[in-house]
Amino acid sequence: MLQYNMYTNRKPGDEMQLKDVGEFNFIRHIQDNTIHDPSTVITGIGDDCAVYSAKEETDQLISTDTMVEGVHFSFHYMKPYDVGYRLMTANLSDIAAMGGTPRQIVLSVAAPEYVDTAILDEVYRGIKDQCAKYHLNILGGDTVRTEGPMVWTVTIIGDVPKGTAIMRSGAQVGDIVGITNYVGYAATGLGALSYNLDGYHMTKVGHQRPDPQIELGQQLRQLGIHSMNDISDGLGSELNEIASASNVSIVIEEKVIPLHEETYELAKYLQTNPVDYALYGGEDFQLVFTAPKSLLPKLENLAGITIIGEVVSGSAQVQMVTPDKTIKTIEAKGYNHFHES
Ligand SMILES: Nc1ncnc2c1ncn2[C@@H]1O[C@H](COP(=O)(O)OP(=O)(O)OP(=O)(O)O)[C@@H](O)[C@H]1O
Ligand SMILES: Cc1ncc(C[n+]2csc(CCOP(=O)(O)O)c2C)c(N)n1
Ligand SMILES: [Mg+2]
Ligand SMILES: [Mg+2]
Ligand SMILES: [Mg+2]
Repeated sequence: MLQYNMYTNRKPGDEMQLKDVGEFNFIRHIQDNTIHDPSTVITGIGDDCAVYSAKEETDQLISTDTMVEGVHFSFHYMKPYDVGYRLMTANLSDIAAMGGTPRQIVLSVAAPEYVDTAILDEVYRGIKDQCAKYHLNILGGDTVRTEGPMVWTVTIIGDVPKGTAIMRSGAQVGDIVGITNYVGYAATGLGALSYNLDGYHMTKVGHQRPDPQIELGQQLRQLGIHSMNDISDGLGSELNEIASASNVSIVIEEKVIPLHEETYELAKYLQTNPVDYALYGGEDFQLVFTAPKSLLPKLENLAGITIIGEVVSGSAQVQMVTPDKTIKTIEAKGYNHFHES
């Protein structure tokens, strides 16, 4: 293992390793000194996309997400086509979370030199099919050699009508909290694939080929919702992000969280708690949002929306009422690439 401390003035034993600092603390730490021309920036680091003004009638959205072989995907569970498809979904999902329309991407690949280019072609086919579906242009990228596993990075650009991007910070006391479709779905599929279980057809596809909620994101923005986040790290983590960005607390009800029947089946088989797949599983690429109560009738008319709770005043706590009426605090412990100690 390379001794990285030879490049710093820290003594051996004094290192603050990434695994001890954690992904989210690290991001907070590098946030200083990042904006050198504030005149165009509406939101920098801290939301699903950054928002900046470029044109009269729209605000631009920009976001990037990386997928690493062995961390975000395994060729044991996913075909190369699926890797490209899901890479695009992860990126499109952050545009959906702002209520935006995707427009352009650039994409980079780091691959070992012995990789069969037929595999790369298949990943590209998955990327291109998703881009065709959403009328997205592929404008460029980068290709490099790596001595490690394959790494794919997409940077996506989109837009929203001026001043309408839905931020994590807009939740208001009295709002209702809603989510789209099922949660815990992709984690169920990944569990079934990794235990090599038969069946679980729906959720296996949910892991391999999830779809972004672009249309629902736009419809929710047009209805006038207050805040939104996409579910990449798990509902627990995303609700905590909304609560802390908005400086409010959130209470959800466990029994109304929409779980697929395959999630109950897997939880029974593995003797785990089904709701944990929703709270801590991640990669569902569904949307969680808060909206004024007055929107309830309109939200009920949209397919695939479930109201799971409400926004209350408090110091950025997320709590869940269990079926026996116990109140549990939901920690911000969704998927974290480097676990905080
Ligand atoms: N290395 C980095 N340098 C600068 N900004 C970063 C870095 N990593 C993340 N960010 C920013 O921090 C914020 C949170 O990033 P995060 O990756 O959690 O968002 P996300 O894409 O919504 O989540 P996920 O990666 O789970 O899909 C975003 O605004 C992102 O642009
Ligand atoms: C082989 C394999 N092992 C584990 C997982 C689970 N996983 C990886 S990253 C992530 C959260 C989102 O990451 P990010 O924050 O980088 O978007 C999750 C739930 C997987 N998909 N494939
Ligand atoms: Mg996001
Ligand atoms: Mg990200
Ligand atoms: Mg993301």
